[in-house]
Amino acid sequence: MIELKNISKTFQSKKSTVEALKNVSLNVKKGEVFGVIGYSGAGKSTLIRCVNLLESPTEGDVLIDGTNLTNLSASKLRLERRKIGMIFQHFNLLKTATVYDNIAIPLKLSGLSKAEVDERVKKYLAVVGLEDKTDAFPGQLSGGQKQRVSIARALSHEPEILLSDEATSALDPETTEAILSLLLRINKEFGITILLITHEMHVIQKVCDRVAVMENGEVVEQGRVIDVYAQTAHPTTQKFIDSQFPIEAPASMLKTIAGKGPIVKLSFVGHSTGQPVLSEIVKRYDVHTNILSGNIVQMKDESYGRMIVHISGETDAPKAVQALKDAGVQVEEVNLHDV
Ligand SMILES: Nc1ncnc2c1ncn2[C@@H]1O[C@H](COP(=O)(O)OP(=O)(O)OP(=O)(O)O)[C@@H](O)[C@H]1O
Repeated sequence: MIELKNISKTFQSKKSTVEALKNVSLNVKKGEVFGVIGYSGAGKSTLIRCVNLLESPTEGDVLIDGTNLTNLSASKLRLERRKIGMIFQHFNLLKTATVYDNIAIPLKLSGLSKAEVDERVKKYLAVVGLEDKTDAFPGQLSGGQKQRVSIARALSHEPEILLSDEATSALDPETTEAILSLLLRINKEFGITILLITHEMHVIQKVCDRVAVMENGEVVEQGRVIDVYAQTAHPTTQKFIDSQFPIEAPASMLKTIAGKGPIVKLSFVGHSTGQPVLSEIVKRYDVHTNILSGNIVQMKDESYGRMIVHISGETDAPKAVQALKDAGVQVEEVNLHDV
């Protein structure tokens, strides 16, 4: 659906040259939610803006449904762009226009009749749950409501693709959840392919099927979200994932366990894997387990959990650790000072 082939983008000024994208290739499939994550300056915005050619790549091709946008005339590009909607961190609404007009004006400009415009505005305001705000001005809305208007405006052109440029970054956690749920619903109900950029792993975890991690203009890792969690290859990805698993063992507890058996980090996929294997080793071996910290994150179709566990029991502890490994749990020994 979206194919980026060997995209490079260089910004040239009198004083400097910035290579914002270096030979980036991505392939987003029809109907999926694909996330690009990276720290500030990684090149995410430049990348997403290349998809609808708001930014022209210096090198490489952008194919939408097989059509190469980089070769098109201005008029053909305008037509192709209708397949692509976009939402932004700061909503980009017209402050002096009502909610109705914010959606209606671009529709009128695209040549729709008054009746068609009216039908679409009402339909998509209902989809985002804002039928009662038709006559409000953006200044009278909360951040979440503004983003809903911006989503309705994007949907009203009935695109096949929705690009989301940090759409939840300016929102509080609760509103973020609501907007992410709305994006998931749109993806399912309308079959719209979503490409989003974010600097929050939580956003990737909650809504994306696949993820690409960017650093210094390059994609350093990509794959199915659950696979990237379970077998992280790049340190930057690791940092993003670690941010969801803070280790919070109290110092007083750490003092009492020092030198009394291994401390292990267990990583597991699926709800049921962690706790049962721990009770199993306690039953089979002469060991005690003490969970120092743990967290489970729920993804679209799977869950991934991590626990830091102290295993005490002089002779049997190594056997218990081996049994965990044999049960398919990823086990990594950690040092006390890392906990
Ligand atoms: N129009 C521009 N002119 C010059 N340099 C630019 C321009 N746009 C982006 N850059 C540079 O390209 C690099 C990538 O920027 P980009 O905005 O794509 O990163 P980002 O990952 O989206 O960061 P952020 O999360 O802070 O928005 C940065 O070094 C940035 O300064």
